[in-house]
Amino acid sequence: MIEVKELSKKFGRRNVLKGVSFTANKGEITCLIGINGVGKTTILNAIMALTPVNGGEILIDGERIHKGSYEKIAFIPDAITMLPQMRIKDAMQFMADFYQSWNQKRANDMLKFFKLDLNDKISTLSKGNTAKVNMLLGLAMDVDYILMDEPFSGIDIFSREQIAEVFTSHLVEDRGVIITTHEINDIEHLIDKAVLLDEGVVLKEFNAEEVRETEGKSVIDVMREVYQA
Ligand SMILES: Nc1ncnc2c1ncn2[C@@H]1O[C@H](COP(=O)(O)OP(=O)(O)OP(=O)(O)O)[C@@H](O)[C@H]1O
Repeated sequence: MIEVKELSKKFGRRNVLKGVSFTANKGEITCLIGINGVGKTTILNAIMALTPVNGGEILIDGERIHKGSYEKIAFIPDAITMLPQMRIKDAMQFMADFYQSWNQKRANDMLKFFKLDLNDKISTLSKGNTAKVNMLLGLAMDVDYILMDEPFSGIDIFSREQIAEVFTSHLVEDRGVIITTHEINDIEHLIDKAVLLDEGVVLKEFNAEEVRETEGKSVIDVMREVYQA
C-alpha cells in the first residue's frame, strides 16, 4: 500500500498542498481527480522524491519511503522523456540498460497490444502513439506500483479507448496504480478508488465499487455532489 499522510507543499508563499492524505492499495486503481493546478502532479512528484515537501510523510508497504523503495515504483510522466530521434526499439533498449526491473516480455506484449512498430521514430509518432510508447516504457517494468500523470490528456478518442483497455488487461493486474486526471469519462468504470482534490486538500476519498453498489452512484455522480456543494 502507498500511504500519503498530511503532505504539505509550498511554492514560494503559495500553499499548493495543505495536508493531503490518502491511500492506494496494491491490485487497485486509485484516481486522483481535480481541476488543472490543484496539485495532482505535485503529489506524484512528492511520492517520487522529485520535489522536496514541507511536511508529511509517505509510506510504501508500511515503510517510510527511501532510496530502495523506488525499485517498487514506476512513474509515467504526462509527456515522453525519450529523445525524439530515438526509435521505439532504442527507447526500449535504453530502459533495459538502465533499469533492472525492465521486463522485455511484458514490453513485447505491450508492443503487440498497442500495435506499435519497433522501428518507428518517436518524432514521427502521432500523439496517441507517443502516449502509448510512454505508457509501455513504464508498464513494462516489474514493479508493484505505477504512477501515471494524466495518461489520457490531449489524445484522440480511439487511443484513449485503447489505453483504457490496458487497465483491464493482465498488464496491470495485481499492481497498485495511481492515475491523475481532470476528466475521468474514459476510466470511470475502471477506478477502484477516487480521491477528489480541491485547493490543496482532499475533499473526499471513496471506494468507487462500494458507492456503485450501496448508493447506486457513479464516480461522476459523487463528483457532482462534492464539487457543486
Ligand atoms: N516548480 C514550480 N514552481 C512554482 N509553482 C509551481 C511549480 N510546480 C507547480 N506549481 C504550481 O503548483 C500548482 C499545482 O501544480 P500541479 O502541476 O501539481 O497541478 P496539477 O493538478 O497536476 O495540474 P494539471 O492538471 O494542470 O497538471 C499550480 O498552481 C502550479 O502552477
